[in-house]
Amino acid sequence: MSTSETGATAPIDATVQAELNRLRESIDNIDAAVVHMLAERFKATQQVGRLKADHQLPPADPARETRQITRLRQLAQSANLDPAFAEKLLNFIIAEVIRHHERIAEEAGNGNATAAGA
Ligand SMILES: C=C(O[C@@H]1C=C(C(=O)O)C=C[C@H]1O)C(=O)O
Repeated sequence: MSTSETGATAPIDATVQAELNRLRESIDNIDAAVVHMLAERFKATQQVGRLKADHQLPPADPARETRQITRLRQLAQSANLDPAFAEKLLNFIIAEVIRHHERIAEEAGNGNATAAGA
């Protein structure tokens, strides 16, 4: 029976293991940086949300989002990152930000604020 059938792992050559560890350390550092950068981004967007709620501005700004996506796709392309992936990631983050802004608006009593500002 093969290891894939038993679920057991084959022993890894020491050199391969060392290379795997080295690469994983780098991945762990990058993941930590991503978390810290996202935390900073959300701190800034929370402040934007409060500013918008204070001035009765809509939670979402589709024109701004279009400009960001165009810019991020160009950056991705020049960094050899799939632009479609970069766009999906940004859209995912922005959707969460808009949810936060809607909640901030509700809490500020601007109850019916929607993503479109209607
Ligand atoms: C942060 C803002 O609010 C929303 C969230 C955005 C973002 O996360 O980058 C961009 C546009 C808005 O839909 C903003 O208007 O700048």
